[in-house]
Amino acid sequence: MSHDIQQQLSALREQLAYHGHRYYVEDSPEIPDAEYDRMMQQLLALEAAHPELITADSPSQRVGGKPLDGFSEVRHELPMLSLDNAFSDEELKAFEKRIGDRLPASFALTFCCEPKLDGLAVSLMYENGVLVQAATRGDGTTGENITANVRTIRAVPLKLHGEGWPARLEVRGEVFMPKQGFDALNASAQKKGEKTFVNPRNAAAGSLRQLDPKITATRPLSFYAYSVGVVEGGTLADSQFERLVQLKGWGIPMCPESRRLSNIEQVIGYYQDIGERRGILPYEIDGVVIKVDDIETQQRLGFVARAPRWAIAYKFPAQEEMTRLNNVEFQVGRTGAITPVAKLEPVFVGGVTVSNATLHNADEVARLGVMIGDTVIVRRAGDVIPQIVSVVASQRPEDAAEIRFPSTCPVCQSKVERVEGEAVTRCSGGLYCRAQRKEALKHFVSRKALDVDGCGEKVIEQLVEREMVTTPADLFKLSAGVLTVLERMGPKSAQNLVAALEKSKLTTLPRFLYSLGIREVGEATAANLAKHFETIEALSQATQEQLIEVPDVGNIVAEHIVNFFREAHNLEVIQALRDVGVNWPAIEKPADDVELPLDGKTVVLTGSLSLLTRSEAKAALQEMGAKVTGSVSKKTDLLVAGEAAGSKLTKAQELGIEIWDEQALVDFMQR
Ligand SMILES: NC(=O)c1ccc[n+]([C@@H]2O[C@H](COP(=O)([O-])OP(=O)(O)OC[C@H]3O[C@@H](n4cnc5c(N)ncnc54)[C@H](O)[C@@H]3O)[C@@H](O)[C@H]2O)c1
Ligand SMILES: [Zn+2]
Repeated sequence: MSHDIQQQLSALREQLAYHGHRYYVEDSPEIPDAEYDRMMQQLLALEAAHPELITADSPSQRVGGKPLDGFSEVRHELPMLSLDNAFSDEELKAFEKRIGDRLPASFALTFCCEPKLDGLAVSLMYENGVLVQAATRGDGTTGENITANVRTIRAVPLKLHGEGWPARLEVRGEVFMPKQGFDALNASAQKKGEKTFVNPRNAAAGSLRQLDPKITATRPLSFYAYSVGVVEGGTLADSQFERLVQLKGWGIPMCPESRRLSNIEQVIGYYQDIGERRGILPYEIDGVVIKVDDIETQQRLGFVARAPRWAIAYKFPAQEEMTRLNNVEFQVGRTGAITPVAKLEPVFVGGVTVSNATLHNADEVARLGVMIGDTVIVRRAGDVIPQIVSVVASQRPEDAAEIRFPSTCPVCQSKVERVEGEAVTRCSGGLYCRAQRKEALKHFVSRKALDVDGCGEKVIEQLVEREMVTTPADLFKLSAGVLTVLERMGPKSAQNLVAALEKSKLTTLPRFLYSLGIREVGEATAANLAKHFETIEALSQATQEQLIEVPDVGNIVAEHIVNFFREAHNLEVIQALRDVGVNWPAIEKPADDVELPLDGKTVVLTGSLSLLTRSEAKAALQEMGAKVTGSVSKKTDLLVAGEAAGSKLTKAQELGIEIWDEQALVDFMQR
């Protein structure tokens, strides 16, 4: 039996040592903290039951990890310890009792409560008020000399403010990366194809332990003090809280959430309050630290192996847990995006049981390198939807299966497309796909598309939900009588809607093309396509090579267009629309060169025919209050001249209309 326990002990110690190295030395943990903590609790329980089996090198007896090569070492004059943990109110009360038992009866305890920042512990040595050395905690006895790196952190004063500080003062605190900075750092790393950090703690540690302080200087690090070490040539206040305030007076930031409280109920209230606000705090925390406030009492209570008796870290429920990825299903979003959804072995994380997590897209699947059957780390913070953060590589089973995207839409069976350079895989059955119906119809009737008055989002949603409309053509078959069944649709508005639909049937080719909702075919592209191909038949038969001849149409758009017209469902939708009477006048060809009377003072011009037709340009100018005085076209360039009201000029530029001065126009005419 003792042999069994020996085995269990050494297995746990080996695991904890491995994960401790990944966490403390490599800044790249493989398992969630909660899992590490559980193993540590197991080890502690076993060792408590068999104290004779405790070894000096057991992870339970040690703090942190060995310093990295490359930095010189700093021996701490006073060891930098870790903290004991509590995970429940009961454990917190047990902490209070343990302390009480060592103190005289009816001793009144006061606690200093601070958020437990998720960064890394750093020691700052000030001599005569000047920062002379900064070191990591390392293994508690020996840390890394990171003075040059710490000097780049703006929150750390290089010289103490004011006066009254001890001649030698060691300030201890946490270097951390605020959430905003962390997100920005990861976003930029991802863009550059570099490795991202798993969490702000690892980002802070990795940034601080750069051999090149120039890199550290670019990282958004900050600092809050939480205690002092060496104090010589002067004295400090006799309360933890007052010491923090004192340090603050000398320019060393303290966490503004710190409080002094006088009983354990208040401490529990503090824990709950901070817990509720955890998500909106600008930095990551994983609990609160509760310390006996009176320094003399602290000294009386002393230390155990790796932590003070007078403090405890009351941890929040884990936001990261590990579980198995059982399967991946594919969902079709309202814009046709096909999203892989991880089906998880249910796991309790961030206060709820999670059994689904989005995997976003194929790029994300590739970035994570995740397979079906893997053990994964799931994160759920606040109200944010659960995410898969990483894969526990060492636990991949032999029969792990690759995640394969479907080749047809799981909802409508249309072909699925993933255009090169895009992360998202999409169903190409836009107007036909049940999953996309609402969005497609909203787009179809929108102002820049068919512009159907009185056909708002609410109307479309009801029409689809009641299955009164499945394709755009069905809209034109609705009668006023039928429409009155909709909420807030009286006979009058129903009649108006029918009339608006009728009126919208006469449209333009650019509007019609835009209304189809082909990926990346916006207004401007639709106009260019219409101008170039003149008919929808010609466009629908165009090859990718022909399409990219159109101004503004690149390979990606061309591919979307080809895929769209290749899908039989989409051709049927177009035919049905024409059958119910949707029509447009033939494209007006621009006239050849026209004389331009140069009588305007300010001249407003469109740069090129590819952006607008002449009449559209004129209309746009008039809408802006410009007086159109003439127009001219020279081969591919179209010009419309007029006097514009100054304040509207910015809008003109947004529309792609260039503003020239008179001389530029004269030059152009003489070219
Ligand atoms: N995921 C993994 O593989 C892995 C491996 C090793 C350790 N860990 C995690 O690391 C933690 C244990 O590490 P630890 O020994 O550094 O202890 P700890 O993080 O639980 O507590 C001690 C540390 O808390 C920090 N701290 C933050 N705010 C503080 C405050 N106001 N007052 C005092 N200290 C404050 C200090 O840096 C101090 O060194 C656990 O959360 C564990 O889950 C995870
Ligand atoms: Zn579909």
